[in-house]
Amino acid sequence: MHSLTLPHLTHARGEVTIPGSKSLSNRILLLAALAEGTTTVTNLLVSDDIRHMLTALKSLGVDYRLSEDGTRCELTGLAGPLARGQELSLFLGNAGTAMRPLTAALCIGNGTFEMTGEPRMAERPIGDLIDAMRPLGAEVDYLGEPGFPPLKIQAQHLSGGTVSIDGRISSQFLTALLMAAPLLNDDLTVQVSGELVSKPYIEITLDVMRQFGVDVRHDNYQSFHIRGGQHYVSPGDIQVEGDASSASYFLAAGAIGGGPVRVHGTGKASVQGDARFAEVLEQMGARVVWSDHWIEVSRQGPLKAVDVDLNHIPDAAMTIATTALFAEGTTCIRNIYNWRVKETDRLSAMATELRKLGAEVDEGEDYIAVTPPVRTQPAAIDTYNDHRIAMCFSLAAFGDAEITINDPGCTSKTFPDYFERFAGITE
Ligand SMILES: O=C(O)C1=C[C@@H](OP(=O)(O)O)[C@@H](O)[C@H](O)C1
Ligand SMILES: C=C(OP(=O)(O)O)C(=O)O
Repeated sequence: MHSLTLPHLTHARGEVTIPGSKSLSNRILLLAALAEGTTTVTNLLVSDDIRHMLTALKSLGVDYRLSEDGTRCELTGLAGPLARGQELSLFLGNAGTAMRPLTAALCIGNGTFEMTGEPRMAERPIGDLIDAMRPLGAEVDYLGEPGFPPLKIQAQHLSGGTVSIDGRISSQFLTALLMAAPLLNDDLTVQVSGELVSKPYIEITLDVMRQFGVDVRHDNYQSFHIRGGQHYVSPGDIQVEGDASSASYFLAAGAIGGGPVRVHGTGKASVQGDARFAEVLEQMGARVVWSDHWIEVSRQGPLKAVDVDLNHIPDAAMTIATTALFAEGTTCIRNIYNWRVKETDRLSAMATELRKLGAEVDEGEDYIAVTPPVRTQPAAIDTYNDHRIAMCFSLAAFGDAEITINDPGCTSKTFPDYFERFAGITE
């Protein structure tokens, strides 16, 4: 297995423009495919998760042209459901933003589809989405463990009505249902049971739907009402914001390594909840300057530990767990149970790898508390095929000892050239 030993870092300074958002890229591609008209998407993310969505859309008969560098895509929509009697097997890697939304989008048409992915995908739940769609007529069989992919969908349209969806495990289930709903013949009311996790991602969903001409009424994210018989209309041109989760590593580097580090592509005007990651750095004592489209972070004195509920930013929250290595005191990140059902069991993996560096870690069922060591120990960090573990542990190179990242190539899920970009602002 390839590994990367990082040089000992003392400073971070400079500017970086982050690649397009994964969450926006995959939502925009899906809605463009369902929409009437041709959409030109710019600043599209080029990474595994987007490739899986694009490949699936191509198999379904969606026509698009990609620029040579992959960041511009001109896609002509099918002006309605994607499933039109095909019999296909779709491989979606480990891309939650492809697996969940495509499953719902295919159920509203007709055809027979096998939805498969990498081995870890078979351990990532989807049962709450299927349970919500069954009363509408969805016929989905589990080919392995009940409640998990791979799936067999016998699509034969869905009816409208009122359904309940469990919001406690993943917001992507609600996102999936919302994006498919306007194409049903009848109205749909979706009631969310349990605390809705990762709420800001629903705002991203509603924002992209709005750009494709569909408004969704909701009552404080508890109940959503979508009119049936609508269709999406392409906005023509659409630019993808920079990925706010990817921004977190550079912003944290500014806080730890002096800065200033200015990250272009996300900011005050961003629709992505993860832009609020910088507020946590502010709470830790970093200096943050906000503009609409960039954020700049620098250090002003020592960083302090925080005790925070980061349910709203589960991806960027991982970056706080490694930033905690450089903060005085014990940092506690709470209400993050669903870390356990992402690319790996992230609570367990983070605890194991932070301990290798000498940190004292308390791993709870839905929280992690990190007390930094006096001096970090040399360590080879295992990454569990999880891009975010690889990226957030790059910050450990600001410690006292040599850090090796095993399988750094796993960042290809969302950020293929992460380590080159990180090297560009650190020394
Ligand atoms: O909707 C989205 O684009 C995402 C929602 C979040 O997942 P959960 O809702 O499962 O927490 C996040 O972790 C994921 O990376 C992207
Ligand atoms: C949880 C993540 O991905 P997915 O979209 O596969 O859920 C992530 O990118 O951190």
